[in-house]
Formats: sequence, structure tokens, C-alpha cells
Amino acid sequence: MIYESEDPLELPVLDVCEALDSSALSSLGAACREWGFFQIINHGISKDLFTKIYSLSNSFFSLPSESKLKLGPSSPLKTYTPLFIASPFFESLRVSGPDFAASAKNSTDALGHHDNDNDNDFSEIMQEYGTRVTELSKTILRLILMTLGKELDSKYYESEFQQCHGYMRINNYSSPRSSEEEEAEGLGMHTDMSCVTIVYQDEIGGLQVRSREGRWMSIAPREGTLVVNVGDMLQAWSNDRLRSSEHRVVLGRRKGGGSRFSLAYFWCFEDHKVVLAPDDVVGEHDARMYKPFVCSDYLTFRENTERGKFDKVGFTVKDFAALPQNNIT
Ligand SMILES: O=C(O)CCC(=O)C(=O)O
Ligand SMILES: [Fe+2]
Repeated sequence: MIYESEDPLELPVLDVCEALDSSALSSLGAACREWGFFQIINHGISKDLFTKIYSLSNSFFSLPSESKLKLGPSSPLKTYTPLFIASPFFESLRVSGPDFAASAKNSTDALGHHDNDNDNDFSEIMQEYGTRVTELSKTILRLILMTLGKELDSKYYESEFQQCHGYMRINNYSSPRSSEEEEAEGLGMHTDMSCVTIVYQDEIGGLQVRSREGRWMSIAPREGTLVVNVGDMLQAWSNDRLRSSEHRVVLGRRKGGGSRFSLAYFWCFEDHKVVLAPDDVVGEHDARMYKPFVCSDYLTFRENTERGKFDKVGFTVKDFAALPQNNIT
């Protein structure tokens, strides 16, 4: 039973509307070091907004595959990842910022089956969600920077993270059928390439994070709560003081039958950014873990590596840019 996980992991729940006191800040710091995952509430994104995205996305995922493939890997847009690429159960649609409405419209236009009302609603709702989750990413990044040291947020937020950009992946996981296994990987083990990722998962569950010792822990869905995780770019920028953990999605046949829905927002450094941990983030006594690298070179490395393809791990930022003496995983 390789998919079995330990008891659900208790991750700190951060109220993003409140100023963090020192104990909240220290539990956030501990979670980012140890797991690279935590949860947030009071994020200002209503259940109603998720419900609308869910229903509009469902109309897209219910289309015949010939239609969806108009946005697939061999199309000019490449916003749709069909089933059987990441896994037999996973398909997704990408909507990119900062003009989320235009990106969503490009996709619906390319489908060419004009349902104007639905298409406009989809663009509007993606713009609203994208704008909110982008603001949220900025707030969260500042909080994470605060855990690295006094005043590091004001020192580095503007200078290092000002050009960050984001994109969304709307994920649809179909359930393994009775002729198939009881449980299956919906999305294989991977690390995210972002600075931070913000995930909404529906009530079905299945998201798991891997401990340093290799144990899989479940992150149970909680109403009103979003999951945040640190990605590879921030792990490298923080010289490993923040952890980009391996995670995956496991689908259980008995866990409700229908498909699982999630929305992942990836907040990333700009492509041409050179990632290099500042001296005061590395600290006087610690060794530098990574050589400087250009973001887009890392993205290309991941895309072009068979094992790293479509976020299936194997290769992470350590394989790409760790200095030789530190290249031990
Ligand atoms: O579906 C989920 O809960 C997580 C998805 C994920 O890890 C990703 O899209 O990178
Ligand atoms: Fe992920």
C-alpha cells in the first residue's frame, strides 16, 4: 500500500487579516522550515467564488476531448494538459496573469464554440480570483520573509520580489474506476517551481506532503482554508532556510467517487531574474547552497528533463543549481 499516509498533519493556520504576534510568527517560521506548508484563513476569497469557478471549469472539462485538445500540447496556446500526461486521472487548464481575463478568453476563443455568456463569466471570475490571489501572495511573501529575520521583509520585498508574476492551474482529477486500483496517484511526487503556491482543494482531499524522512502526511481539506506552500525558487533564494517539499495527490476510489477539483496559483520570479540568496539571508556561519541561476534556465531544465516533466519529480532545484559540496539530498 504505497499510497498510505500517516495521520493528517497539523499545519499552523494563519489568519492573514491579523498582524502576526511573535508566537504566530515563530510557528509560521517553523512550518516553513520543516514542511514548507501551512494554511491560511480570512483570505477574503469567498466560497461563492470557488463554487462559480468550479461550475464554469466543469463545463470546460466536460467537453469532448477533441475540443479540449484545441488548447492541448500541440496547439499554439498549450493551456490544456490532457489526461495521461501527468497521470491517467489528471487534466488541467492554465490561466496566466496579470491579465487573467485575457488569458481565459484566449482559451475559450480557441475552443471556437462561442457561448458568450459563459465565456464572459469565466473571464470575469478568473480575473477576480487572479487579482485576489495575487494580492494574497504578496501578503504571504512578506510574512514568510519576516520569519527569516527582523526587517528582512522591508529590505527585500521591494528589491527582490517586485517583478513576480503568477499563473493559475485549474486541476480536474477523475476518480479511479472499479476496474482499476483502489488508490492511485492523481499527481505524482513533485516540488513546485514557484516562490509560493496557494492551493484551494475541494472537500475530497488527497493532497499529501513528504516529510524529510520520506513519510507521506495528508493535508486534510478544511472549509474556508487555503493551503500555501514554498516552491523551489524561494527555497534557493533563502539558501534552504525555507523548504520546498515534495508533495503529490492520491485519489481513493472510495473517497466520494466524483472528480476532485483544485485550483493552484503559482507566484514566481520573473523569467530573467538571477536567483541568488543575499548574504544576510545566508548568514555568516552557513555555507552557500546554490550557485546563482537564471529562473528561466531552471524552468527549461525541468521542462526538458524526462524525469522532471510535468512536475513529476526526480529533479529539483538542488539537481540544477546546488553547489557541488552541497549536492546531497
Ligand atoms: O491538487 C492539489 O491539491 C495540488 C496540486 C499541485 O500540487 C500542483 O498543481 O502543483
Ligand atoms: Fe504542486
